[in-house]
Amino acid sequence: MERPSRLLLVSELRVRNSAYDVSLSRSLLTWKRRTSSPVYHPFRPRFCVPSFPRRQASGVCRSVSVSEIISVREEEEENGCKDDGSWKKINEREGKDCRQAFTVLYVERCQQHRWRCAEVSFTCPEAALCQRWVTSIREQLAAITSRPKQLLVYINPYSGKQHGKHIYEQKVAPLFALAGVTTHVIVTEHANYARDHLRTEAELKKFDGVVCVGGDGMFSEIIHGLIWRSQIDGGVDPNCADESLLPSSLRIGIIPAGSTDCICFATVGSNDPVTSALHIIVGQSLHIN
Ligand SMILES: Nc1ncnc2c1ncn2[C@@H]1O[C@H](COP(=O)(O)OP(=O)(O)OP(=O)(O)O)[C@@H](O)[C@H]1O
Repeated sequence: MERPSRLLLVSELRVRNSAYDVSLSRSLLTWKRRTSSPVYHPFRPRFCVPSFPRRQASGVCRSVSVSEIISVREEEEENGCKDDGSWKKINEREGKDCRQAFTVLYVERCQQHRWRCAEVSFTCPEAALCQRWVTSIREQLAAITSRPKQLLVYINPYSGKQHGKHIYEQKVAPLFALAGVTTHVIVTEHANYARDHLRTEAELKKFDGVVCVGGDGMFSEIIHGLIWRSQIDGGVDPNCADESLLPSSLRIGIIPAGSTDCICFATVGSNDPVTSALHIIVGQSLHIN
């Protein structure tokens, strides 16, 4: 049986005005509602990235795997907390700081292998505790080495119903930004543009992976470009039938935007751009032959 991992932090925090026992280990974030809940002054956190739907989690006891936490962000008190610094002066005078809440964004598994970004906000009795929570969660996320930090993205604007650019900008880019993933985005100008760019020009050392926004034909371009480049960089002649091919060190992520998206469906289990973006963010991978 797997040993439960050591708890890094345990606190009584509030979720939507109810008291919860919240704990963090290297593998799990858990929040469990208390039966009796003493009242202290609550506030509603303000949400700043409204570009896609999110769900607020509550419930009696919930756990989220640390590997499926997308990010954590500090919240500010809505009333009296203005960015001009005036609220800071007032609160400093009163010996208080209103940065007392944080929000955890995480993967929620839905029907038909779809993933969504859910969130839960915790209110702390004091700012220092809030900071400890945010720092501890961020430290755990930073320790995950399989997550990509820099991605090279190719968008085929003519895939499927020609929605590739829109899908990327509306559904994928905001999630990458939330997760702190930086991107270099290239919109292809003609067929084989991505393949040829990967073969010759792309500065692959700067990236942890390549993302293909399009259909199966686009994926084929990316994989051919990467395989070719890996041979050239490794001193192998890609045209020699006797040579053993070198594998590519870069992973490929697929954001489905084509008409069939078979490869995406076969690897992720759905052809949903948000699901694919979340798989990429948490660093999920599988080998294909
Ligand atoms: N800018 C572009 N203009 C024209 N064709 C392009 C461009 N970029 C890529 N292509 C080519 O378009 C072809 C089809 O694209 P893609 O596979 O992305 O979409 P699809 O055919 O709609 O989807 P599926 O292959 O899943 O049915 C690819 O083989 C690719 O080489």
